[in-house]
Amino acid sequence: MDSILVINAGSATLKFALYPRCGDTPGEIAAHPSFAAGQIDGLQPGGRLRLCPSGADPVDLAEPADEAQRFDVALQAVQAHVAAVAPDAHIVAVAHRIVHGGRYYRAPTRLDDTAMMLLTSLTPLAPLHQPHNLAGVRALRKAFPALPQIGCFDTAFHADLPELETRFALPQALHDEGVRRYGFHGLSYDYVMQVLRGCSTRAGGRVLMAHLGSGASLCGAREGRSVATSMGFSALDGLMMGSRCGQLDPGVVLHLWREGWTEAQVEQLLYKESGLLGVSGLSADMRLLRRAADDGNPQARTAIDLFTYRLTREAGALAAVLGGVDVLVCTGGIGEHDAATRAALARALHYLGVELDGTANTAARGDGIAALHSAGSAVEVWVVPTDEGRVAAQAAWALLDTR
Ligand SMILES: Nc1ncnc2c1ncn2[C@@H]1O[C@H](COP(=O)(O)OP(=O)(O)O)[C@@H](O)[C@H]1O
Ligand SMILES: CC(=O)OP(=O)(O)O
Ligand SMILES: [Mg+2]
Repeated sequence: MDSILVINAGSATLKFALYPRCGDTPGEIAAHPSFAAGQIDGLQPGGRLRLCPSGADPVDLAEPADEAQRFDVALQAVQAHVAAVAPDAHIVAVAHRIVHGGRYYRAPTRLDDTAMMLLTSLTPLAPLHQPHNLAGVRALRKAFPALPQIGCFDTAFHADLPELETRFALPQALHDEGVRRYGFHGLSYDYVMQVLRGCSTRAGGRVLMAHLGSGASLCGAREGRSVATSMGFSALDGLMMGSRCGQLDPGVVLHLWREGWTEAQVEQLLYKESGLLGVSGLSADMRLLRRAADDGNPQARTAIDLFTYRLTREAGALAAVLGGVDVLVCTGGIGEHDAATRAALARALHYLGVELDGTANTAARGDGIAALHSAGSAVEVWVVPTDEGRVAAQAAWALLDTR
């Protein structure tokens, strides 16, 4: 069976899945489940390499003698796993999630040498993601030189943001150089919109989507298109995240520089030591923080409260831009599983007409698409488990088919 291998390479994990041909209409969600899916954990230096197949027990991988070979070991494990569980699969291309397409790419593209050079130049804008995304591409190009490698960009869904939404209040010359809002999590928002069109009559209205995972952002859509989003030039802006600060007065950065912090130290602080982790001093993992807060840890409680507060604040800003909200959708690890975060957000947005069905909300634990609004709610509320890989696979099929 012809299939696309989708790779989402991050700093610590490499997620993979095979997607069979998605039917004849490019851009439509096909019902075929993905298969041979899973992730490799422990890619960070000093991590413990493990293959975690979906629905099966994790398997420890032999640690390479040389740190530089971690990626190669991971890829060999992916190849062996895919060959073992899907021996009949015929991989026709590899699709990669790449967070930043910058000004260069508004649509999926073949990853040739020129594309790799342009995308590498965007690394400073997404230091937590882009180098790992591209390392994945390089390794896959080496492992499968005959296969087309296709890049699918988080920024593409936001490519037609209204001009004002893209602007910072900086001189025109900087805007023209590309210092502007791009927006991220686009594969996820694209997927959510496709699902919503199948289950809500209001999908063409004012839709507020909350992607709450390790990285977190909001997107406001009208007629299915992104009109506002909380992430900006880099994947730092907007909501508080697992270890990223979100919106921050740039004066703080100037202050740190005056205090003698180096660029590398500031980058480390903003991307890796802030957010839920920084505020709690404990963890970037919402599950762990919930348990700690329940056990009376005050810093864990503050981190969760601040996460919710910042979510409320940004949601209000996007609702104002949309002129109200018809549909609210939660996705990402926290959005899909954490009923308490959804309940807190719904309470905060009661003024917009959001009212949850408490039983439906508590029951929704990441196991499927569900409506969460009460019968009297003016706003529909949905939880949609995201599938960034499926959108990447669809895009790759569409690109292959138009050649
Ligand atoms: N059952 C759960 N309850 C609360 N939070 C959860 C649960 N499962 C996952 N999460 C949270 O989801 C976040 C990771 O989201 P995810 O979308 O998987 O991230 P990534 O961007 O790495 O793919 C973590 O903060 C994790 O704690
Ligand atoms: C763009 C981004 O923040 O991605 P992730 O949520 O995968 O970290
Ligand atoms: Mg994510």
